[in-house]
This record gives sequence, C-alpha cells and structure tokens, in this order.
Amino acid sequence: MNKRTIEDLDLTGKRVFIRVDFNVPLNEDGTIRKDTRIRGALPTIQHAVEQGGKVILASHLGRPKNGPEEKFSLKPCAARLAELLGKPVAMAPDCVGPEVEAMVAAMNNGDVLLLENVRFHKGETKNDPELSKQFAKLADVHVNDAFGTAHRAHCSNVGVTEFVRPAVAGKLLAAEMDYFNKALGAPERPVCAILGGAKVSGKINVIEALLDKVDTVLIGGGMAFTFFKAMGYEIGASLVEDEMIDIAKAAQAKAAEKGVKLLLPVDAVAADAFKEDANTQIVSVQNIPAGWMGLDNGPKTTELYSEAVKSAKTIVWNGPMGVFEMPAFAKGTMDLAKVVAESDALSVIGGGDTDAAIQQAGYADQVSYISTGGGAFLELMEGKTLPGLASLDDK
Ligand SMILES: Nc1ncnc2c1ncn2[C@@H]1O[C@H](COP(=O)(O)OP(=O)(O)O)[C@@H](O)[C@H]1O
Ligand SMILES: O=C(OP(=O)(O)O)[C@H](O)COP(=O)(O)O
Repeated sequence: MNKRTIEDLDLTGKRVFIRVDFNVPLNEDGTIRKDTRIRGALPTIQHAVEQGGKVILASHLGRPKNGPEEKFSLKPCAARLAELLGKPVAMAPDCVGPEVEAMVAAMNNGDVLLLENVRFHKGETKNDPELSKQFAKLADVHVNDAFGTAHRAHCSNVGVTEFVRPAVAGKLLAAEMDYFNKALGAPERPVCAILGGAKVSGKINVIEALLDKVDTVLIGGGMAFTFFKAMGYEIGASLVEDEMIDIAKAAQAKAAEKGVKLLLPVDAVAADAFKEDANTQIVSVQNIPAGWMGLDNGPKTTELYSEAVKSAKTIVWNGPMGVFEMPAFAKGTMDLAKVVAESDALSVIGGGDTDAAIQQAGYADQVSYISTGGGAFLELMEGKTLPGLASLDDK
C-alpha cells in the first residue's frame, strides 16, 4: 500500500483520533451479535495505547436519521472493547462539543475514549466542513482504520483530514488493502459475485460496473425484488426500492449485452409478516401473494446458485440471501454458505451481516478470507479508489 500507516508515527503524548468501524450487527435486545469489527480494530488500538497515545475512537452505528437515539448508541461497543482490551474505555456523551473537548483534555497517555455515534450529527454524512473542524479540534493525528466505511466520504473519516495532518492508515485498513491487492487485483476466472442483503440502493449501483469484472452475478436477499418489480412481477409486500428500478433494468440489459450471467432467484420463502413465527410458503417468484413478502431463497434457487458457485474459481460474497437472523428464513443463506465453504475456489466474504451469517453457518474457517467491509470491498472490485484511502498521506 502506498499510504503512510500508524506504524510510521511517534504517538507518545499525542491525541490519536482513530476512525474505526464499530457498525456491528446487533440482536433485537440491543446486545452485540458479532464483534468481528471491534476485534479487527484491536491491533491498531493496542498499538496506539502501547505507544502512549491518547486514544480517541470515532464510529457510526446504523443509519440514525433524527439525531441521538438510544438504539444507535455505541455504549455496548465501549463495554465490549473494554473487555477485549482488558482496560477501561471511557464513553463520551457526544462526538464533538465542549464537554467532549474537556474529556479529551483530561486524558492521560494510554487512555481510551470512545465518542458517541458520529451520525447523531446530520453533518457527518454530508461531509460538512464545520463538523470536520470540530473533530479536528480533538486530534493531533488522524488514523483511518474503518475499512468497512472507506467507500464513504464523510466528516469523521475523510473531511477531518482537511484539517488534521498527519492522516494515516490503521493496521486493519492496511491489512484489508494488502489482502485485496494480493488476492483480487487480478482474480482467477471465472469470478462469481454473490450479492444480497437489504442495502439495495447502496449496492445495486455496483452491479453495472461489476459486470466488467466478473463472469456470474447471483442476486438474492432483499435486492432481488427490485429486479422482479422491474420485470413486472407481483412482489407483494417484499422489500423494494422503486427509485432503483431503472438501475435494475440497466444492469440486466448490460449483462445480456456482455454475456455475463446475472441470475435471479426462481423461488422464494414467502411470509405473511416480517417475524419468525409468520405463516410461510414456498412460491415461484412470479407469484408472491398480495401482502406476503419474500424473505429467503427457495430450494430451487439454492440448487441453481450452487451449480454456479461450483464452477467458479473466485467467489466474492456480500449480503445474505435472506433474513438469516430468523431461523425460518436462514436456510437459503446457510445452504449456500456450505457450498461456498466446500468449493476449492478462492472465497472472499465481506460485510458485517454476511460475516455474522457465515459464522452462524459454522463455515468461517472454511472460506479463504472474511473482510470487515462489504460495500467497500465491492467498490474495490469495481476498480474504484476508496475516498477513505485517497485522503491519507502518501508514503
Ligand atoms: N428478502 C429480504 N428482505 C428483507 N431483508 C433482507 C432480505 N434478505 C436479507 N435481508 C437482510 O439484509 C441484512 C443484511 O444486509 P446488508 O447490510 O446489505 O449486508 P452486509 O452487512 O453483510 O453488507 C440482514 O439483516 C438481512 O436480514
Ligand atoms: O456496514 C457497513 O457497510 P456494509 O454493509 O457494506 O458492510 C459500513 O459500516 C458502512 O455503513 P453504511 O452503509 O451505513 O455507510
């Protein structure tokens, strides 16, 4: 990687502002479902502590839209980080402002402070320079270790670097980039991309560009229904983003033109409510009953997708095939995870929820690599430069 890293700096006595990605999957009761992203940031945090830095951590959690909300608080992450580090982690009531500045001013070398969710301020995702300046007041050094968020240009990872130098990569960001460049810079073909999950607008855009890089795309999860709506199917109450219908049509047209296989589910597990004990039936995707929603791939789809996976030499997977958190809708994801794990291909899994799904399936040790980034990894596959990397000091 051609960027400076945290190891290039002397951190003693410095306020080391580290942007981490603690956007971890949560259980319904607000407890942490998977702490992989917290564990991933430990080497950077431990290094900064051992070097005698004053360690200030910033992250988002989820997508809060209306200011502070307890369900998006980072407090559970502070508690888990303290357990993993074996030392106290102070929790700030906000991420900027006089009270936070006073907390930072009172820190000793080696102390760790976690700021509250940066997305509690609307300016964060707009990359508002005023908010970036407030972050800069807390920092002598900026470290970006949030690989999972490196495809965003927001205040806490990118905007703040306009006002703080040095700005360097953390160990996780560096390791993720090194892996990507080594393993996927020129992937062995055929390449099969599996895309699912619920972030339709964020990821459907990626498909068109991916069609230049991969041989097969398997679509599952909530994303599939925007395609089905574009094709004029009855999708009932399934997840859909109407603004993305034209993008779905364009992706299908380009796939046909380029001869890339873009496969969609043929059957689905439909439910009459978004809950574990809903009534369910397996239906053809052309016939989701009115008021029902597709929440998992059906068995015929799994069979079709398994064949595609078996013929690939490289597999990249982001986004579960269904609502795997509920056992009634987990089978499509779990069965496909088994096929990916048993394949001899290079298999790269990315994203917070997809990681949780692979762990739930019990195959985490049988895939080649699990990345903390989903969308970030896909954008690298597309050949894009990540803003969270571009903003850092060159070597
Ligand atoms: N058919 C579906 N309808 C609604 N939500 C879905 C569906 N399939 C999958 N999901 C949800 O998608 C979420 C994960 O999506 P996403 O955030 O895009 O993945 P990742 O975090 O791995 O990048 C999961 O919480 C899962 O329940
Ligand atoms: O979970 C994340 O991305 P991912 O779902 O692509 O893995 C990152 O924390 C970015 O979150 P965002 O998509 O709300 O900007």
